[in-house]
Amino acid sequence: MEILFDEIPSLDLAHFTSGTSEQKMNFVKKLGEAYQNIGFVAIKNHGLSQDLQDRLYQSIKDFFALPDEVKTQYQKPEIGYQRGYTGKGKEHAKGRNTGDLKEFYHVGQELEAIPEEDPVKGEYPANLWPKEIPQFKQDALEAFQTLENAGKEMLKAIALHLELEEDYFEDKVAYGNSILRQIHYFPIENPDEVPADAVRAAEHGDINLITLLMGASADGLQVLRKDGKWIPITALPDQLVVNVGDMLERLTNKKLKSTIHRVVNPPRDKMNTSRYSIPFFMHPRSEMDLTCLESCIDADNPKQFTDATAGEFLEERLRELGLRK
Ligand SMILES: O=C(O)CCC(=O)C(=O)O
Ligand SMILES: [Fe+2]
Repeated sequence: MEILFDEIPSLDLAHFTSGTSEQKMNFVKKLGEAYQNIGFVAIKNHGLSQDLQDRLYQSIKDFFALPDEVKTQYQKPEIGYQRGYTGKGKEHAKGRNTGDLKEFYHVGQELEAIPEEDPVKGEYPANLWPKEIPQFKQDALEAFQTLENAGKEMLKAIALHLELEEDYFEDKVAYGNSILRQIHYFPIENPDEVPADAVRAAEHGDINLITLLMGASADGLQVLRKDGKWIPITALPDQLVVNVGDMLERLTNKKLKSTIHRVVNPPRDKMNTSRYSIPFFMHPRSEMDLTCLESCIDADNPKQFTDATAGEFLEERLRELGLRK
């Protein structure tokens, strides 16, 4: 049965991590219901403090306020922009050519934290830290770790919903290729100067397994419901929005939905205002096999995807987004 939610369901992660067995079961059930329908939930008790969020937003406001010639020192096309700064209009959604009205900064695993013998240590590019904003590194790394931990708990609940072992994802996301993306949707003084079809973030599905998104500085995020209606989303200050990405959709042969979403422009007279947001894209290690789970394939739902590893899928998508040549 299909459920058309009017807003995204709200859940308490503490029910899963430290609740009674009934609360835990109920969390898994509600999460599964949400992910099979709208693909998004909002969770509270995720561990990311308001204080840290405030500090993060302050450091990214300070960073994006720097002159372009300073910011571009941290821009690295040769690593597909996977760390550091990505300038205005560089990324476009899959299937489009017009760049999104945003600039952003990527933070990944801190290489020092990865054990010597782990091959991902040689695979991931090193983080870039803006020396102009001393607080940036510490705040970003703390947020990365907190969100990664919350994401691991969510993946345990997802595994249980899929009737897999609770720790199914554990080794697949250990030192995974996740990214904290700190975004600035920049002010536009004269809306006629940007292409008529340019938007803050054109409609897209996320690439990764799951995305964890803290409350943004302004409205604009909308998700496309199955009946074609766009539903606005605002994460309350104490909530994280957590949605299914394309990798999890692939693995589950579309049982779990990577729902299309977008960030719309403000009204014309507010185009000269900024919006900031900070998604955490939880990726597995590149060797994770995304072949559809046998348990998600049957006569009514035949296999819909070709086999690929997470690394292969990511490379293909980065080319489609204009980030990789
Ligand atoms: O800015 C937001 O609220 C969401 C951004 C987003 O969907 C993305 O970067 O994938
Ligand atoms: Fe997204």
